[in-house]
This record gives sequence, structure tokens and C-alpha cells, in this order.
Amino acid sequence: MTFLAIDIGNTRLKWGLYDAPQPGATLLAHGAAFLETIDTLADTDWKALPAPTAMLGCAVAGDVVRRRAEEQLEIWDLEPRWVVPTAQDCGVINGYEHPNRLGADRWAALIGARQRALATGSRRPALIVMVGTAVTVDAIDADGRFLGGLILPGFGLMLRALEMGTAGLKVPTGDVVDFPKNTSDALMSGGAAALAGAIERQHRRLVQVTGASALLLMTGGAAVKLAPLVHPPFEIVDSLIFEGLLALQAQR
Ligand SMILES: Nc1ncnc2c1ncn2[C@@H]1O[C@H](COP(=O)(O)OP(=O)(O)O)[C@@H](O)[C@H]1O
Ligand SMILES: CC(C)(COP(=O)(O)O)[C@@H](O)C(=O)NCCC(=O)O
Ligand SMILES: [K+]
Repeated sequence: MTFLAIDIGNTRLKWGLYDAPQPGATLLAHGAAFLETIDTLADTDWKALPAPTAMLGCAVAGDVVRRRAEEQLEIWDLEPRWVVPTAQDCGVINGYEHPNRLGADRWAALIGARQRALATGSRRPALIVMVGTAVTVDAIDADGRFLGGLILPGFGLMLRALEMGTAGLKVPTGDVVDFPKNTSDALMSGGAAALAGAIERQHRRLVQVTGASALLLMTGGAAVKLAPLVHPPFEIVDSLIFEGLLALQAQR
């Protein structure tokens, strides 16, 4: 009963093949493809894979991209299924005003985080940061209620906006330093400060609202860049969205 988890973001399609459709399953293979290259998946990354018996995905890059991914899935006898956030599932209460308008990747990450909060035995709140094309900072209370979250531009979008909106910022990105003394470092440090600042601000608010110490989880392609810059420290969980998809699939 192998299970294929797929996360289609606005920059990359991430996939993971598990040995069973339930939390705690073993990851057999995984990969990522930039959206421009997903039409070759059936002939490359997926060609030698053992045929999955089931699949569940979250897709936030629009219907055209989703259909392109479905075409690649035709090498297997699979019914492509895509997550639509609901009012409640897997112990998470979706507090969004219109639950189905929450990004399906955010919903899967919230569910993945809740499984981890419950697994630690403690009823802890959680702060979930997804660092992708956009960056989201989502909070769950100790009872699994999604309190709400921020959406910010990711590093790439921030730097591209500055480059397009100004005459003098067409420079390579530099390093994150406390007091940047050149344009490249100023750009990289400014982007990092904006993201780290927003995360630290939401963490303070979550502690104020719940009074408890929260589980701090970060996922997404640029998490490895951002995590070292944020205090208190966040755990990087690359498979967080997949863990949410496993929990949702196990519910079926
Ligand atoms: N191999 C890579 N090359 C370039 N950028 C990468 C790579 N891996 C991760 N990133 C960074 O992470 C972002 C994409 O991460 P990802 O989580 O796949 O985004 P999304 O979920 O929005 O598709 C990019 O905007 C970039 O900052
Ligand atoms: C916020 C997002 C763009 C993040 O997508 P990503 O950065 O992973 O490509 C995605 O979750 C989305 O399209 N959300 C829908 C709107 C919302 O969550 O309010
Ligand atoms: K994402």
C-alpha cells in the first residue's frame, strides 16, 4: 500500500513516496522539480518508482499546473486527489472565515504540526512557518484551533520587487549582517529582518494568547536559510506537509 504525497507550490513540485498511507510511514523516495520542468517527471524521477497504490496532494499554483502534474501521474493507475481545506480535520479546527480559501499547503502543514504536538503528549500550541515563494506564519492553540496566520513575500519576491521598483538595486544578494555596509548585504539582511521580525512578533503574540511554550516548526525550501536567523530557534521539518497529507489519507 505505497502512498505518493505531492505538494505543488508556486516555485516547485515536491513529492514523497511512503511505504504506507499513514502517519509514521517510511519515506522510500522523494524529490522536487521546479514547475517549469514537471512535464518530464514521468520520464525522469517517477519512471523507476514502484507504482504507488494511492496519492494525495495539495496544490496552490493554479489549475493549469495541477493538470500538468495529473498528466505525469497517468503512468500509474491512480485517481489524483487534491486536498480542499475543510472546517475541521485530523484534530485541527480551521478558523479561517472561508475555510476552503486557506491554502491547501498551509492546511496540510497545520495538520502535520498538530500530529507532532499530539505525539509529544503535551497539548501544546504551535507556530508553523512555511518558507516558500511566499512565507506564511500560522498559529494553532493547545486545543488544535487554527488562530490565523500571516502571508509575506518570500526572499525571492522581496528582492525581485525591490529590483523592479528601483534604479539602484540591480545587484547580487549578499550576506545577512547586523549593520550592512554594502547594497548586497543590505538587501539580504533587510529581507531576513522582515521575515524574522514577523515570525518573532507572531511568536510573542502566541505566547501572550496561550501562555504556553509553543512547538516551533519551519518548513519549505528556504527554511534552511531563515531558521538560523530566528530566535527562539525553530525546528526544520522538511516533511511537515507530507506528514499532514499522510494523516489526511489515513482518515479515508
Ligand atoms: N534548489 C533551489 N534553487 C533555488 N531556490 C531554491 C531551491 N530550493 C529552495 N529554494 C528557495 O525556496 C523557495 C522555493 O521553496 P519551495 O518551498 O519549493 O516553494 P513553494 O512551496 O512556494 O514552491 C525559492 O523561492 C527559493 O528561495
Ligand atoms: C500563501 C500561499 C501562496 C503559499 O504558497 P507557496 O509559497 O507555498 O507557493 C498559498 O498557501 C496560497 O495560495 N494560499 C491561499 C490564500 C490563503 O492561504 O489565504
Ligand atoms: K510551500
